[in-house]
Amino acid sequence: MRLRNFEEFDENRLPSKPHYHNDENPSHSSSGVEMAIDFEDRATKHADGSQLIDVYPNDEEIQIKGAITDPFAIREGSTLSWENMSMTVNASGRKVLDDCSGTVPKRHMTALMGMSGTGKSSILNILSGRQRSTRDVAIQADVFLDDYKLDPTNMMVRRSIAFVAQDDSLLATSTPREAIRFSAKMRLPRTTSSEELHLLTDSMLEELGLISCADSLVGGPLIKGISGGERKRTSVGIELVTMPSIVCLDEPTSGLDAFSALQCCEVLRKVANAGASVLFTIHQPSSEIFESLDHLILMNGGRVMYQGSVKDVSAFFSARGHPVPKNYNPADWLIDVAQCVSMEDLIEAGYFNSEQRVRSYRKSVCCLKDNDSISAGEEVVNLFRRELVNLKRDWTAPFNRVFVMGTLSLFIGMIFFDVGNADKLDPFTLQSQFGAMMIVLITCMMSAVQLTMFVYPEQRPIFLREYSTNHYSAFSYLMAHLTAEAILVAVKVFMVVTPIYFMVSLSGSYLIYILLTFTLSMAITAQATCAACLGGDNVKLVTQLTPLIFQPQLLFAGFFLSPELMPIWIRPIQLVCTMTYATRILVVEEFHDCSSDARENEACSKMLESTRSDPDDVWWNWLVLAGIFVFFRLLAVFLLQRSANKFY
Ligand SMILES: Nc1ncnc2c1ncn2[C@@H]1O[C@H](COP(=O)(O)OP(=O)(O)OP(=O)(O)O)[C@@H](O)[C@H]1O
Repeated sequence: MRLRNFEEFDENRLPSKPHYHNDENPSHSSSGVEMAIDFEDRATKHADGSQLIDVYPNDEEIQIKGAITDPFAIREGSTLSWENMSMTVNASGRKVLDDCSGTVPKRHMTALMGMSGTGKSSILNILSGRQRSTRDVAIQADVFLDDYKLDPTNMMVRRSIAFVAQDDSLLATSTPREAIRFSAKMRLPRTTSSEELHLLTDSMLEELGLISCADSLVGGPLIKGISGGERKRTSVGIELVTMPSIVCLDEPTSGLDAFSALQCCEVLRKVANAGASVLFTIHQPSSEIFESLDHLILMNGGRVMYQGSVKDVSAFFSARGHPVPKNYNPADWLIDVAQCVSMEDLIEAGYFNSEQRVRSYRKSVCCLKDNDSISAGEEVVNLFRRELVNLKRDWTAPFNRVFVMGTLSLFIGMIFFDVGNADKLDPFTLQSQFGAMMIVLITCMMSAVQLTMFVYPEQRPIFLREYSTNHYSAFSYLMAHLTAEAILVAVKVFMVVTPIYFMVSLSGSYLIYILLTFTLSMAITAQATCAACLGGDNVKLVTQLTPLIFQPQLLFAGFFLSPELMPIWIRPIQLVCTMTYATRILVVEEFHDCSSDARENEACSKMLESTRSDPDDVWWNWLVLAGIFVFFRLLAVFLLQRSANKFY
């Protein structure tokens, strides 16, 4: 199957000649005619009959020999279409979408219009794999890319379709320039140079009218930032900068003034002219925007009332007794007719007659080949850098936490002042020293849990958007967070341990104290990360889960009850209680051979016995702590990936 069907291509509509540096091939014209790709040649056949198609043109095909600096460079598009699309709300049996079909031709701007609640966003979500059958809704749809059937919920397919959601999920501490550049850096081929990224970003910012706010913070509920319209355009830029072949946008012009909306549509026009298929939902477009569209799908009551060229829509409505009045915005008129005329009358008048084509298609496409993007290591580095910038710009919360911890540990140090030097033959003194040690562990543990539990739910919308649009893997995301977390935990551990250690006059090695509290904190944050991943973006649920992580650590550490007295079936829980292992290491460090005096030594040995701390098991305890850290970190990657694939 050769996709050389460029007859309808109108060269005059190209905004400008695509920018190919060092283009040595004169036959590769701006029309893109030489770019036809033989998909059949590129299909890799699998044993189960499915095929893998590389929709990304390779260098040879698109003849880009030098820099990629134009976000509107010609690309090979594909026609996206769907048939038999239905969506039913299980509880009520209501059909949100009723056997719809539609086409988004390549090199066309297609608008999905209709009244509120007619299923426009549902169509976009189904096409981009963000909506699938759940307990609440049953979905059926046959989706095609050219003549190949595909499963839009497949992660690789989802990542090949650029999707701009209605809600902007942007990092509050980034600037539009950083957000767009980050997207380009993470998703464009790894060979893209820094200079090219810079030029591409600048060009995107300029096209979207974002130059004046390019270096202002995006902002959020707690940080003052750019306007809603600028945020919207930033979201659009983040997707378009990667030069996608299929673009779906949910209300990209909502919240924009007339000029910005037109500017946004002009950018989409350029993307379509470059070869992409562009589909977006829109409410009440101005007549100028409406006339700039190529293709229209008008929804009414979950059905397709009109589908076809925008040029033909007036004639279509006239022929059915609803001519567009003079000096009336046709877009408003279509909605008025859909809203004011009863469904029966519309059906009788001959609307809803979109032809259902019974197509023959090739074996289902299992997935699309991934782009040659950056390595996992580079992903981690880029994400980590962004984390650092985020920390630097939003430093008050971590600073406050560190400050509070420092003050608290000074306070604890004053209460337990010099207890370590007191008479060890006095059981109360020994108990107080043990208490001071436990307070160090508990304080570090608490602050580490606090640090982690709320970061993930807060950032989850951003993670989901970036993960589902192929910015990085769940592993890279967690690794970058882990690195940033390790730095913050190290600072906190230092702030907590140092005053208490010296003020209480503890006798174990200072380095062991630091290392142990750090390891304990990192192990507990691994468990907290799992809980946060389970809780998703539900901050309330995550808050409620916190005691579940924290309390068992204290209960099973043996302070209140000896493990031997617990019911046998509950004892295995202590195996994953980090506090147990840390306590044993610390007790050995502090009380083993605690004095040259035999009687004092005996008193200390009793402490070792009562806490089941054996000097021979110290390395084993360290190993278990490290094992818990690794196990729960890997579990978190699995949970995060699973929930991201499932829910977005
Ligand atoms: N997961 C779901 N469960 C139950 N009902 C749903 C679900 N998703 C969508 N709906 C219902 O389907 C209908 C269509 O919703 P959709 O968001 O697609 O409409 P829309 O045309 O995009 O509306 P708007 O223009 O206001 O955004 C709504 O009545 C909505 O309540």
